[in-house]
Amino acid sequence: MSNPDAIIIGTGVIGAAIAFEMAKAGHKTLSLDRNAQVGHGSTAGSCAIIRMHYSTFDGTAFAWEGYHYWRDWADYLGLHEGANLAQFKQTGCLVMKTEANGQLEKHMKYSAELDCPFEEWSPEQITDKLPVYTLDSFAPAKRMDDPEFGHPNGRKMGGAVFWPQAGYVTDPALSAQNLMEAAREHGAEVRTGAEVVEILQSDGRVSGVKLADGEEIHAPVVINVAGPGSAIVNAMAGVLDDMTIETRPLRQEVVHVPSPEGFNFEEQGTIVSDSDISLYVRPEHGNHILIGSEDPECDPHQWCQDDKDYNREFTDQWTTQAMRYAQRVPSLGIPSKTRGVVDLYDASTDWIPIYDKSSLPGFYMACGTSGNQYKNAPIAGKMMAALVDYCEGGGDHDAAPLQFQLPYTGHMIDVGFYSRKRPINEESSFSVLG
Ligand SMILES: NCCCC(=O)O
Repeated sequence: MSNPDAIIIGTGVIGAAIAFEMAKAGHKTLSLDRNAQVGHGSTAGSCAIIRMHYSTFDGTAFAWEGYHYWRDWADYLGLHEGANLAQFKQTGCLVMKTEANGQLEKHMKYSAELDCPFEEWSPEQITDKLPVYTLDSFAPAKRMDDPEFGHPNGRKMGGAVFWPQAGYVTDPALSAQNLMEAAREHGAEVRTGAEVVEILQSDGRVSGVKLADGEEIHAPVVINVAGPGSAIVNAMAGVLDDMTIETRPLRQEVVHVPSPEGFNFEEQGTIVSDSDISLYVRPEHGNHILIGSEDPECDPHQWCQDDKDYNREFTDQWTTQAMRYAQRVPSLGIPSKTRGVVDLYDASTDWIPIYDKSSLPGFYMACGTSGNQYKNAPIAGKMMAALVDYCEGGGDHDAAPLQFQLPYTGHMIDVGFYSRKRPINEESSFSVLG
């Protein structure tokens, strides 16, 4: 493509969704990715959880909207019959009521306001669904060298809330590839193995990018969707100065362990968010359980200097997470061979993403996704396409933020909620839960 209207840096699930939505709207997009295949950055390591409970009303509205695209995936993409599509598995999501999450009062209030279905469950209903669970409380989460680790605190879990529409996507990299294939049908182009090393500027606005091999590609719009590399790309563009929200690569380990004897978690399990032990889990293929961290205060954050050079081996983080889960499931067997994923989040200061323009005209960013935006990729793609049109059409998004109507639910989003210049949002969980 000699003259793209827009260059999109990154072909993860959000970058691919932006390409699809912009191409559908008539833009000539060129997507660039340094990896050899679409969706092979941090999207490939995503747990691909589609859930609705967020700590803010806007976060809940966005996630509830986001669910509908996964439910209607084939229709949304409009690809040919027989296309190999990622699958959405609707398992529901059970969230334990705890002191840490305020007994989920605000989460239920937000869901009720948005007509997002949920059910309050008693301890007996939890046990019916998950008979391998003990409902002893262990809070707060501890390190394994704490003498109290593994000892119940004398209290019992008081109940939970179940969001029945929640689930997960079986192959997140494939979902990004689906989006990019759909984008191509609308004329989008993609180049993999293409690493951006410079953001070009002329006459006070962005004018394109330079690749590692020296090639320059010109376009009036460039969008940074570089995932954990977002801060490096923002620095190349010189747009960090007016940002109150920072983005940084954060290393995370995700554990895969076999279901305990006599219980098929893959078939009978559900997603569980359990802030009593600071873990979330979901069914994983091969009758495994996937265990991720909800970032308790006792665990030091593993910030990385850049998104290429980090330890890809499992550490005691893996064992700590597995052992914390064994508190809840005493019959869990923990294999000596570690299995799972080591990858990076593009974590923002308040664990809420940035979907915004920048101080450099024509340069945009969809970043700081903090491990909790996979589910929102399609709606983020639509919103970013609308934002580009609004700003390129003369709208002053900083002074008069775009108001964007969510197509399925009809809710109106003030896109300024995702501003790079917002005050830190104190309503956030400051964890992967957003
Ligand atoms: N990336 C871990 C799970 C994120 C989420 O449930 O939103």
